Amino acid sequence: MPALATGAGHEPGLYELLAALPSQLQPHVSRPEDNTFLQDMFGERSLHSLIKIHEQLQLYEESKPVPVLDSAAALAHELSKELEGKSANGEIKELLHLLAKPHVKSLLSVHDTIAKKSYDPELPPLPEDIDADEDSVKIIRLVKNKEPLGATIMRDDHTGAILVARIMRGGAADRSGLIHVGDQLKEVNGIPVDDKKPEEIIRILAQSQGAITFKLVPAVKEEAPSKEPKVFMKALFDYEPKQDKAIPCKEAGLAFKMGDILQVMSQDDATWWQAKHEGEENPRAGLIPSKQFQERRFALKRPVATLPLQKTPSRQSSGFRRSFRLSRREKKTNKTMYECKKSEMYDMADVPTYEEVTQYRRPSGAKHRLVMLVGPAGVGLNELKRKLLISDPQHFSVTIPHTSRAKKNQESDGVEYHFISKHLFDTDIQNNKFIEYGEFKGNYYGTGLDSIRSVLSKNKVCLLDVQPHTIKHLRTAEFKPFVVFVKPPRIERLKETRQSAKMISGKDDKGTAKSFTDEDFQEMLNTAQTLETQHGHLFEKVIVNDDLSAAFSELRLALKKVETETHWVPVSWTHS
Ligand SMILES: Nc1ncnc2c1ncn2[C@@H]1O[C@H](COP(=O)(O)OP(=O)(O)OP(=O)(O)O)[C@@H](O)[C@H]1O
Repeated sequence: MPALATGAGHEPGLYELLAALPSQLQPHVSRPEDNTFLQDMFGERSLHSLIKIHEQLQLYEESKPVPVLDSAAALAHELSKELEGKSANGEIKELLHLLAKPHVKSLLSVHDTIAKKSYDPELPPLPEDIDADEDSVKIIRLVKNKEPLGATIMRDDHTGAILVARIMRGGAADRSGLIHVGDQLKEVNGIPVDDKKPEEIIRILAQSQGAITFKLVPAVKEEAPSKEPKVFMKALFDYEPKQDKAIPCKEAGLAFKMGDILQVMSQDDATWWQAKHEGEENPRAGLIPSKQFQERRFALKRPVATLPLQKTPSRQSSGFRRSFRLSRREKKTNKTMYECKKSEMYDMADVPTYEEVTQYRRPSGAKHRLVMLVGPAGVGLNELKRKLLISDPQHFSVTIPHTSRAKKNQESDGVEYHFISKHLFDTDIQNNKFIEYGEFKGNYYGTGLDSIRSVLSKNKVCLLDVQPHTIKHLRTAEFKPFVVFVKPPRIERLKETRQSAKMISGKDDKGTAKSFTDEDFQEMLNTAQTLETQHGHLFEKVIVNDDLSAAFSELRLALKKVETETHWVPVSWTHS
C-alpha cells in the first residue's frame, strides 16, 4: 500500500489515517460493493468518535495526569448543601440541577474510585455474634459477581448435614482457596441452612448479590493445593449437560462435541470429572461424566445404532465396501469380487467415551502416518486415491495385495499381486498377517500388514482404502493412521454430480460398469450414516465428495497438514 500522504514533518494520527484510508484503498478494490462497504465502515460516526477518544486518552497518558482530589463526590455534595441556602440566581439553579443529576453523581463517584485506586470491593464488618466456643467454625466472605460460585453441595445421608460436595477447578470458590470439599455449611448470609434442602440453599445463593457470608465447619482434612493437571482427552461422543438427568448441577456441566480436546482437571470423583476445553482462557472447569460412568450408561442404554449390523444382503450392494481395493493398476475388475471374511459386527468393548491424547508432530525424515480412506462403496475413494497417486507418484503409494490364485501370463509377482500358495495364505491368516482377506472362486485375496510396512519403509505415504472395522486394528504407534471419512453429499447433489459416473459392479467377474440408480444413491447415503454413527469417533477428517476437484484439494491439504503440523494423537502412540 502506498504511504499515506500527510503534511511534511507531521506524524499522522489514527484519526487522519482513518479519514485517508478509503481513498488510499480505492485502487486496490475492484468490486463497487466492496468499495461502498469500506466507505461505510470507515465513515461510521461511532468509529470516528472512538478514535477521537482514543487519541485524547493517549494525550492524557503522555501528560501523566494525577487527580487533584479524590473526594469530588463529597465536595459536590457539600457545595450543593451550601448553595441550597443561598438566594438562587439562574446559574446557581443550573449548577444545583446539574449536581443533582444521577449521571453526574455516578461520574464523580467513578472519578473518586479511580483517583483512590480502590478497586477492591468493600466488605461489611464481621458479625459480632460469633460463638467463641465454636473454634472450628470458619466465616468466609466471597464477593459474587456474575460468575457462578463453582461449588456444589449435598446433604449427608447419615448426619443430614449440608456438605460441600465438589469444588470446580479454577472457579470462584477454588480461586479463593477458602472453601474445601467436605466443609459443612452452617449458614449463608446469616440464614441457618441445617433445615434447608440443597435446592433452597442454591436459591438463596442465586439471589444473593455482592458479598456472601458463609459459616462453615471445615472438613477434617483440607485438600492439598494441586498443580494444574495436564491430562488431555479427546471426546468420542457429544455431551450436553442440559439434557443429562444424572448430572448433579446442570449449570456446572461442560458441553462438548465429539472430537473436542478436553483438559481434564480432576478425576477425583469416580462419576464426575472436571474439565475445560483445551486452550480455553477461563480457568474454570465444568463437570463431565467420567469414563467409567459413561461406559456404564452406554452399556445400559445401548442405542439401536450400535447394535450389530444386519448381515450383508445377498444382492451385491453398493453399501458396505467389501473389496480390498485391488485396483492400484486401473484394474477395477477385481474390486468387489469377494466377500470379506472379517466380522462387521460392532465391537461392544469399544465404547466411545474418551481417549487420552497428546500432541504429535512428525519429525522430519520419520516414517509417514498411514492414511486410511473409508466411506460407503461408490462414494469415490478410488477416484480420490487415483488423483493423489497421479498428482505425486513419488510421494503417494498403495499396497500390493496377496492372492493364492495362479499368476496369469501378463502378470508379474509383486506388481499386480504377491502370488503365494494357498497353504502359505492359510498360515498367514492364522498368524494375523492380513488386515482383510477374502475368498473368491476358491482363491484367497487379501491385504497384508507387511505390504503397508513395505510402502512406509520407502518413505512414502501409504493410501489404504479398507473397511472401517479394520481401523481399530491399525491404530498402533507403528502406523499412527490418519483416518479420512469420505462422505456423499445430499441426495440432490449426489444425483447431479454422478450423472455420467459409472459404478463398477463386482457382481460378475468382468466388473462391468453400470450407471448409479436412485436405490444405489439412497443406499450410499444410508451406509454413510451408519458408518458415521458407528465409527465416527475414529475419523480425523470428514470430506464431503460433492465436487470432485474440491474434495481432492481438501484431501490434499489435509494430508499436507498431517505431514507438517502438530496433531492430537493417542498418548500410547508416542510411548513406544
Ligand atoms: N465427486 C464426484 N463427482 C462425480 N463423479 C464422481 C465423484 N466421485 C466419484 N465419482 C465417480 O463415481 C464412480 C465411483 O467412484 P469410485 O470407484 O472412486 O468409488 P469407490 O468409493 O472406490 O467405490 P467402490 O467401492 O464401489 O469401488 C466413478 O465412476 C467415479 O468416477
